[in-house]
Amino acid sequence: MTQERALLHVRDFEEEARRRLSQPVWDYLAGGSGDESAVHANQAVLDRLGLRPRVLTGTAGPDLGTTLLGRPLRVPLGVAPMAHHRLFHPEGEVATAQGAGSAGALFIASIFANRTLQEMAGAASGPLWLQLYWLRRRDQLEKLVASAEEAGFGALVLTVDAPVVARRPRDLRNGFSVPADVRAVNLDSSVMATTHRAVTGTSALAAHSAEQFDTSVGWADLAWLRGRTKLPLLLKGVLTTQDARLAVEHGMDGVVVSNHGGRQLPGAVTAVAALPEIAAAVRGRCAVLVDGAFRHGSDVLKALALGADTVLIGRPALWGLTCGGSTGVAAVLGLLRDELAEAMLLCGLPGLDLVDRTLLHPHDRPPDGRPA
Ligand SMILES: Cc1cc2nc3c(=O)[nH]c(=O)nc-3n(C[C@H](O)[C@H](O)[C@H](O)COP(=O)(O)O)c2cc1C
Ligand SMILES: CCCCC(=O)C(=O)O
Repeated sequence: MTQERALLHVRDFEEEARRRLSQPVWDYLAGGSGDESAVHANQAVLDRLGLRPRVLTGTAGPDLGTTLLGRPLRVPLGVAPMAHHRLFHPEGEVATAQGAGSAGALFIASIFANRTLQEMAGAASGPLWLQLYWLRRRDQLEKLVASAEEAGFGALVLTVDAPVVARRPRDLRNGFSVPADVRAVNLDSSVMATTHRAVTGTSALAAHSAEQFDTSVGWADLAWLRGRTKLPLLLKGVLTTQDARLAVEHGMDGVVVSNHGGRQLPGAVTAVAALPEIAAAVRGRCAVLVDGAFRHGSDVLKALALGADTVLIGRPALWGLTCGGSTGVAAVLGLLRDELAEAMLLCGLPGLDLVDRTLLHPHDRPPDGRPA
């Protein structure tokens, strides 16, 4: 990583990445849907939560080790699924997989990854999962599921908050499309052609989703997926207790509580506001992951206190990738890990098993995730 000043906070990587990326790619990465109020609410809801430290607990260096779906994880952190990592670094998802692995974190590859499942599996030293959108072309899904299982992926994450890619004003203004050399290599090129078609005033990603995503899928269709794989299945984009319970009833092994980083439903409740009731509704019956605006280790600790098993990091992983490939990803995740360890020490907590709701003052919990 070559830069003029030390990158000491995750936000330093953001600034550096912004300098390095073209305006349309930066806008795609940073932007959200509508007026982007959900992007800001994600951050604001975390900022409003105050941690309550206990003192004189005689705690030494805390242990960050945990388990997720029965597998050990060195840190309760993962990289959220994000499309097209070659927009940010020529090595794409191979670098992200390496960086996540060296920090001890989970990596969830997107269905729209630019490196093959085998390349990512070869590069990953930690847990590696694959995210899916429900495409109209079920043959493609079927093939992907089989290949992921064969390549050694540990779980599949079906994203359910995007029957279509929402209107994102920055992408519309930029007429955003994916460059021809950035290819979602795990799918037929016929399925992806529209993502490369630039049309002024439209987003090629939105046009592509309208063409290729199957909006007719319902809960009953999950049996089709369940019947095709032995891998654990999770749903990403769950924001209500009703849907979390339905996920468990339909045999899902986990949920990712998420508003997609404020990129889908404008005005959506924040994941952090929805998390406590969802964790309570499914407690012990399936894994609970969360994402959205985690930018400091103390943010991560707040989500763990509200019932999350693991916290996923979105945009900051791509800031790290932009700044320094695998080293940059490892640096961002390493910072969050070290900050989390420090926050736990300062709260008098020796391990994650002692992290619970008492860490947060009840009055600090926002009623509905919107900033006051
Ligand atoms: C550039 C970008 C691409 C994304 N692509 C996907 C994707 O392919 N599949 C998916 O389920 N979510 C996708 N997401 C959403 C992330 O998984 C995650 O929910 C969100 O970014 C978390 O918020 P954060 O960026 O504030 O940490 C994407 C997000 C970004 C920023
Ligand atoms: C087709 C959707 C692209 C990835 C995505 O989910 C996002 O940009 O948020």
